[in-house]
Amino acid sequence: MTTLAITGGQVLRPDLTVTAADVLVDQDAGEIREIGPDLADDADETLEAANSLVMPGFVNGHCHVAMTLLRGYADDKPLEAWLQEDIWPAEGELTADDVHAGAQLGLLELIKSGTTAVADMYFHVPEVADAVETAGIRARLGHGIVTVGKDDEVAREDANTSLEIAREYDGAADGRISTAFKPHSLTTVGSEYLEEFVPKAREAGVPIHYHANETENEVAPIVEEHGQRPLEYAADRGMLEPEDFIAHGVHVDDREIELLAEAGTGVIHCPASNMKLGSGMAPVQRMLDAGVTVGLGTDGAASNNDLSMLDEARDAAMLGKLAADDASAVSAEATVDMVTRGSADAIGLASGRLEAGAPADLAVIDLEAPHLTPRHDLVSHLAYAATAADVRHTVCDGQVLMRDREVLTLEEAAVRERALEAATSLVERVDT
Ligand SMILES: CSC[C@H]1O[C@@H](n2cnc3c(O)ncnc32)[C@H](O)[C@@H]1O
Ligand SMILES: [Zn+2]
Repeated sequence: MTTLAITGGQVLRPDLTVTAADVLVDQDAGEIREIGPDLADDADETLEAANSLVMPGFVNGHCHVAMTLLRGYADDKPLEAWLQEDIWPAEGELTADDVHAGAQLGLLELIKSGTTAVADMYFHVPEVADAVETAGIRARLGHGIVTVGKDDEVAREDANTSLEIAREYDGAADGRISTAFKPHSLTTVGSEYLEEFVPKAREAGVPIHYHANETENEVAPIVEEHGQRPLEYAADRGMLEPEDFIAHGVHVDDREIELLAEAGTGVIHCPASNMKLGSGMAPVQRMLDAGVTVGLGTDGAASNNDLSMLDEARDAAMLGKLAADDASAVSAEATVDMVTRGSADAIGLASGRLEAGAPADLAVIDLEAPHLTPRHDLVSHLAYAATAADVRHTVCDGQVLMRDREVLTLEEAAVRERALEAATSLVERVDT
């Protein structure tokens, strides 16, 4: 057995208590073997964690990693105008190579901010998968389907691509890659395609992931056309199962919250994207109270505009209080739980907790910073004060991806340079 010991740190346990301990990792199995005192002897590799918090790696439950190429490209517009006027025209020019370059940049940013798993919806998924394999992160990938405005043959081809990709890549990268069938949303994919392809996704044994109830403008057409709230409509089409997860869930009513809780379908809350696009405030505390599994996601870098899950955690806690008009809502504990275990459970991964037998996916946070002093409560620091730059080491599947802020799996300067060139050339093509 090849082992990695993370030594001398404070360890965040699944019950959110913190104890001084070492963490011993079985690198061949990619699992945590033991947490306790004095485990460093004879380890093959060591990560130093004095004055640091050892915690589960962050799980980004909803992202479009390659959209880093469009960071800062179009700001200050609501969702529909942003997509239709700026983002979709630019994405129409994206090549497979661009998506690879953008995905590498996004994955670099995720690793540098302590994220060890991501659920991603985009196109050119083989390129995203290749970038994920090299970066060493864990990912649930899928091809996003849009059928509106397409003729039937093209729409069916898009849905088939999503199904084929989900089948082909499930279990890739030694099991680090899993997949899902990913209709973009309930308004951008016609009901006839959902009715035909959702049962096929079930047969393939993959979950279903889609944007839902993000804006008021998305709710109204479904109510008008089908006489149902969006999540009732989704449930009737077999899209609300325990393995499924929706992104956003901002405009959900009591009945829809009940449906989510009964079904066990996860919700990935994306507070920064919701604030920036002016989409609204998700009723996070009400969903938690009802027993819904809630995780956090950044959405893409074009609507956030970064991929830091520590930023997302702080945004979730702050916005959750505003939405509930209650300072005790979305507490530090609830927030840290959402950004680790909640996201992992929602997207169907076993990570998100540090305990023997769990995947060795973890982040080590350097506590020696003015903004993390004093140390009354480290859970509070994670929710309200820590930043991406405080992440010292990142480990996924037992492998060290970042050591003392140096990413070992990607050449940082080369990845940035290539993404810069791809983004510059993309914008030139869109403008001509
Ligand atoms: C078809 S691949 C995914 C598709 O989703 C777009 N997108 C990015 N952010 C959002 C969002 O907040 N709501 C809906 N759609 C979004 C992305 O640009 C791709 O086109
Ligand atoms: Zn999205």
